[in-house]
Amino acid sequence: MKVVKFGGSSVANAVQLEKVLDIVKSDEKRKIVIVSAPGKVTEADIKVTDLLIEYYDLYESEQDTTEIIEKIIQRYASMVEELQIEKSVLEDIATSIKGLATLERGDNPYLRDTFLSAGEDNSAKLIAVFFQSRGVKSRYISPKEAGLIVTSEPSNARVLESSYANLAKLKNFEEVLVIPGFFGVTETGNVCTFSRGGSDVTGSILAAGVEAELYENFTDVDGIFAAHPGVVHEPMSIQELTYKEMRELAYAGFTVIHDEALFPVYQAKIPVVIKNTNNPTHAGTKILASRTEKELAVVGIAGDDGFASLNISKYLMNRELGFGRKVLEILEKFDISFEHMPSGIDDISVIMRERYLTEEKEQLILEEIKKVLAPDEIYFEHNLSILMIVGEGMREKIGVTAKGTTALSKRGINLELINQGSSEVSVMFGIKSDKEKAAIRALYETYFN
Ligand SMILES: Nc1ncnc2c1ncn2[C@@H]1O[C@H](COP(=O)(O)OP(=O)(O)O)[C@@H](O)[C@H]1O
Ligand SMILES: N[C@@H](CC(=O)OP(=O)(O)O)C(=O)O
Repeated sequence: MKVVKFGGSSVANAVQLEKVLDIVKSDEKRKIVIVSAPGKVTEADIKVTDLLIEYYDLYESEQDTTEIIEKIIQRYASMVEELQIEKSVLEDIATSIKGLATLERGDNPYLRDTFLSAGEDNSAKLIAVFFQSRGVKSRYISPKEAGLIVTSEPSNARVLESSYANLAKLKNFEEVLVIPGFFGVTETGNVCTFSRGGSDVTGSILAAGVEAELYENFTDVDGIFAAHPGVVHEPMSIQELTYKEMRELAYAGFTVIHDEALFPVYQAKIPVVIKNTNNPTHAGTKILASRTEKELAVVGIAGDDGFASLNISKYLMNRELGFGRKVLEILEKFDISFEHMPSGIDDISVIMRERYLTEEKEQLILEEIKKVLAPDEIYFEHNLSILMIVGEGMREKIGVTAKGTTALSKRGINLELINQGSSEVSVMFGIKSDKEKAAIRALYETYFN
């Protein structure tokens, strides 16, 4: 059995849905189909999830929602019309979208997630009916019916272990099951979504739950490229990656797959393939426990912005027991999780996502650290990007980092930070964000040309 996930670009309109149907029909092992909300095919398109966010914001602030409701329903209506499937499904969809504006506003932490989940939920309903109309025995199953139970963390849910026994039962269905991605239900029955891009996570959970032989993730590119195709012109595509390599690349900007999506399949040792809905005969990129091509030192270069660094120096810091712990405890008190922590003998830097910070929080953090640890110098640095040079092969190769630093220095790009984890799967460079694209191009040229 194979679990197949189709992203927003694959279910964005009727033309794309015909391709989805052909892909599902061409392999009878494709029994579980996870779908996203209609997304973008052209730059001008707006993702239904983004429309639903607008809808929620208007509803929350008690503004007129008539126009946005129409816009959302129209996305589904044009598909129903062009595919010529029964109109009753559109009535269901319209009722569901309009019904959101009757939910109680008050103190409901799950209201936004309930709005957002409607994108994938209605997509799955429509696609199940479409498949049936074309002779594929299929059935819509909601995450609630499937037993996909998640933690009570709005917009950031995680799967609960208890889900897997429920999901295993889906193996017994004869039909092709069409399941909405992106959300689950909490133990108390509330809708709770994963973070953005989370339909990839649903696919992975389902693949682990039914012990699939393969998790196929269909998107709009021929697999994963060695660098972001929007930054490097026609980057080479990667045939194989390990779970660890993919996780590092996804974390640092390869948005083609959600960075938390690989955990369930990694644990269950299920191979993944990233394929193109618009070019399904292309082999795509395989993600496995180990690569057959062992020689390649570096497989990809990713970059992501939106980082800040808290830099602290104190003479003889290395002799002060518990210094690092106390810094992290203070950050924890302010609800900040850290991403990296490069250090020297008398200084440490803590890298975090900018989104956790506000000016006020920064001031309070600085004051508290000054009071508790009396550093010689302490300041926040903003507008940082993290670059990751990733490859399991770098463990055995000498000079990989040196090549990268030379390439950056030749272009006058200053390294703010450098870090390598003990597993040696990646090297991280911190640079100013305005140099990110130039740096990725320089590194790509060095390692791949
Ligand atoms: N290294 C990379 N290789 C391939 N695609 C990448 C890479 N980095 C970023 N992307 C982007 O990821 C996009 C596909 O992911 P996403 O937009 O989530 O698709 P979907 O609509 O299928 O969920 C591609 O169109 C591409 O722009
Ligand atoms: N629709 C959700 C979840 C998702 O995974 O979408 P996509 O497959 O289009 O990345 C989002 O936009 O975040």
